[in-house]
Amino acid sequence: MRERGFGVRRQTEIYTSGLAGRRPAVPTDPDRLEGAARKKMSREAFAYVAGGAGSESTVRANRVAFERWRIVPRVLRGVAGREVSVELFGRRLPAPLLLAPVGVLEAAHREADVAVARAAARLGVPLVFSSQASRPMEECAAAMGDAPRWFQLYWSTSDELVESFVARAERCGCEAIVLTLDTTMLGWRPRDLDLASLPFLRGRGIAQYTSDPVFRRALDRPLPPSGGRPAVNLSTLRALVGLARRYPGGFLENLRSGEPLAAVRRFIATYSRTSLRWEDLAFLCERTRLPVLLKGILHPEDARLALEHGVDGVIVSNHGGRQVDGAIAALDALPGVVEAVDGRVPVLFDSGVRGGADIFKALALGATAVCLGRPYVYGLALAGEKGVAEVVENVLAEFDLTMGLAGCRSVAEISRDLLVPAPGTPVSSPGG
Ligand SMILES: Cc1cc2nc3c(=O)[nH]c(=O)nc-3n(C[C@H](O)[C@H](O)[C@H](O)COP(=O)(O)O)c2cc1C
Ligand SMILES: O=C(O)C(=O)c1ccccc1
Repeated sequence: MRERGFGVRRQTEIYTSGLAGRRPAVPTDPDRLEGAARKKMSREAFAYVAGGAGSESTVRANRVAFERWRIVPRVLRGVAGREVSVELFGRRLPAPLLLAPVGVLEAAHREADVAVARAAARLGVPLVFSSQASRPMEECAAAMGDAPRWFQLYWSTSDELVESFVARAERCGCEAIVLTLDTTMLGWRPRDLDLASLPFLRGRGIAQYTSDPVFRRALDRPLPPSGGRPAVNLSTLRALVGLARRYPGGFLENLRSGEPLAAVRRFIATYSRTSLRWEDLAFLCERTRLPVLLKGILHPEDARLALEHGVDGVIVSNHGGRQVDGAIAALDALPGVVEAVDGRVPVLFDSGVRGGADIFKALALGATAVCLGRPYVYGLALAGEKGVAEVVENVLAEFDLTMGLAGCRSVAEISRDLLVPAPGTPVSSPGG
């Protein structure tokens, strides 16, 4: 049974499924979901997805921050006929949920981004295409009909490449550009370092680049002598050859240049501009008619600067604890950013969302919508498109139930007074 045209499994349907004896493709509990994916994935792939920066204290903090808030449900408020849809940038979405941009999805499943695109389109939940995708955005867009999608940009050292990515995103029907600012350099990630296994070094997350005409033209030119020296050594070369043997189809397909190592080198030399400053944002805003959101905002002052520079939204995120070990939990940063933004643009949130109650808490603290990250990647690893769809349906079903059981008939009724700090755990109000 589907309600209002989207695939949220409501309670009635869950009972029906149970009675029909249909077994779910993925565990419902987020910890068991992660555990099952760990068993299914290669050691390297799981380390890459699950891992975080340094001691992973921020990965843990993201979850602890949710635990420190408790919901105070209201009763007798007539919660039949609930409405979980929201409007964002002029588009009605089935729920305040998007799928976060996640790179190198090939590490989880052969069909990678295309399987996620199909699942997202089936549910009408927007997918944010990653700059580090394993499949070109054109292929994903073609699998989505007119379902909503956005594009996430890493600002390259090449302005020409930035322009090309943005133009392609527009042609692919993307409805917003998300500029990720917390990953100008890849974080210090011990799990990947110990396994010497950064997947993108092996040509697995550079399809957006190798499918780009500007990038491919650059492949014919020599790399600049300084700054362009790639961190590719003998062991990377060995890994490349090994990978090409193991996955001849997928790997070579991704590197249509026929020069895999050259493509990886060029990617490393061009993917990120560490010198980027606030003044540079005008270049991007002038080149697109799409709304521009900044991802990785944690400090209220940066939220104020974002508004000053004319952006259309911010995403409060610490990249799932993958970048700065010891960084503030994203949920703890949310109230300060919400206060600074003061309703002028949407404030999205990610990092630590694992279930529907988490969405409720983030919204009660002022988020407009949230992005789901690792859980859908685990669904992908376990059961491809079906796994992604089930994970998202579960999260949305729990959100709908939480909302109704807390006494809210619509997302607009989710308010700050429905949350209290858990007793005995003081809640800081960082920067606010
Ligand atoms: C394996 C992996 C790859 C990611 N790749 C990207 C990326 O290419 N671009 C980006 O903006 N964020 C990327 N992120 C960050 C996510 O968009 C999101 O901020 C993060 O997953 C949220 O944390 P959570 O998954 O713990 O909830 C990645 C995250 C993971 C786990
Ligand atoms: O791993 C990541 O989190 C990520 O965002 C990324 C950035 C550059 C290359 C590959 C992945």
